[in-house]
Amino acid sequence: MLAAPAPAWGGVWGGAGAAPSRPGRGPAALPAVGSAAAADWKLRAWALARRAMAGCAASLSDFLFAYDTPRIVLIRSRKVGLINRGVQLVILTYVIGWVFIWEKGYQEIDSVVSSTTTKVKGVALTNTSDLGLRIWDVADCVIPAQQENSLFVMTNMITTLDQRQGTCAELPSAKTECKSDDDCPFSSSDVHSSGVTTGRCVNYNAHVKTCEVMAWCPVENDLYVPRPALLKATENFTILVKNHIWYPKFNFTKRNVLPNINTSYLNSCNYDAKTNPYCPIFRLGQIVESAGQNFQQMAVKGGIMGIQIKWNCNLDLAASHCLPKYSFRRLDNQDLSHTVSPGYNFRFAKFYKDANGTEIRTLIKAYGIRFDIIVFGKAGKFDIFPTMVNVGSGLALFGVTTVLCDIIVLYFMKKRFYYREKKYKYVEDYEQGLTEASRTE
Ligand SMILES: Nc1ncnc2c1ncn2[C@@H]1O[C@H](COP(=O)(O)OP(=O)(O)OP(=O)(O)O)[C@@H](O)[C@H]1O
Repeated sequence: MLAAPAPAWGGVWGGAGAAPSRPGRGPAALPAVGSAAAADWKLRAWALARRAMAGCAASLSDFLFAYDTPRIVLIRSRKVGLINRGVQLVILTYVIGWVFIWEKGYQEIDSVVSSTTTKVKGVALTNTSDLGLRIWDVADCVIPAQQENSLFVMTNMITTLDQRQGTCAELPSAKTECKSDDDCPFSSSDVHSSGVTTGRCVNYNAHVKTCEVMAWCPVENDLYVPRPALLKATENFTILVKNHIWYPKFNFTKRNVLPNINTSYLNSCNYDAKTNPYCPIFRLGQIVESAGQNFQQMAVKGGIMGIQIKWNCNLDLAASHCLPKYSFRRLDNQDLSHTVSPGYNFRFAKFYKDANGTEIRTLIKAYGIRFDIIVFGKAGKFDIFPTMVNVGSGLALFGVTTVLCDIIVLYFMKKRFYYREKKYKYVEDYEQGLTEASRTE
């Protein structure tokens, strides 16, 4: 190899291809063409290029002409042996216990498709100053009569009877109270108004005057919500939930009115988690109580309850083992520290005509409980493909044992250097090895 003469200025090479610099004196000027310094430059560049090429060639030859092969080292050590078997045991427990037994890794899984219908039964009696003695049956209390996966039962209400189109005093509030007509704008309204103002200030009662509105009169007064709830007897109403399920992958169908349930049982049973867990008839009070709530409190302002039906089925067993599991929870917010706008209510009206043909309506602000029926579940059945996939991944997982034990033995144990020496062996090519062996002899 060529020995490179020292640079004339004593500078430092910044590396192959880097321009030499003269510290403190700025960049070096290039030597004149044909001068001795220029020849020196050429020599140095040539030497560097040769050195780089030699490095590349060595790496390439290592890559092309060397081969590494795993070597099996049997370590006769109780400690290492126990670590190895311990890790294998953990992996075996995971694969058999969790993947195959608990998660049923040998099964194909399908999600439930479901349809639900409901029917409510019950009668309630009320006695109010407005309505007198009155009977409320399902046609009065369930609004609308049918919904998809949901039903609303009215538990409390504010009724405004015999409303007609006309003019009357608006409900008193900071905005609507007045002293004279000057306080009342003409033809104004907002989203909270009962109607459109006429510009007149009139008596709401003996003590209060409010702006007159053109509206359905008399306007509704919902400042006081009846307590206890008017329809508190709805606690004893019952719901029949008919739920049909289908697992499309397995073409498996079932319904929650189980094959062993007969008409007389259906007429008399009431769901109970312990004594009657498969009766599809639920008492409203019991649904609310099962969710840890108080029906009478909830009935005042309304709320939303969830009836959850879980169908988790192992279709490797007989169809009779595929059974619904019911649970209940309150779905609307029950944050006691934030009681703004609690419950659930809406308005509807019943229209009719009086003897003169004038349109009249009864406005009802209905408070009640909406029951949402939520059906979910999975079914599994043996299938060879998930079984093979899970067996394969379980076996692959055993490879982790070697990696883990190698890391422990080669990096963490006291005798790691000894084990490393035993594990790795560097071997020359056969002929070269022979030459070197004969040379050492
Ligand atoms: N909410 C409910 N509470 C108690 N029993 C109910 C309820 N809904 C239905 N049933 C009873 O369950 C059975 C099946 O009801 P289904 O609606 O299929 O038949 P139905 O003869 O039309 O019912 P019905 O005419 O009594 O309303 C009937 O005997 C019915 O009386």
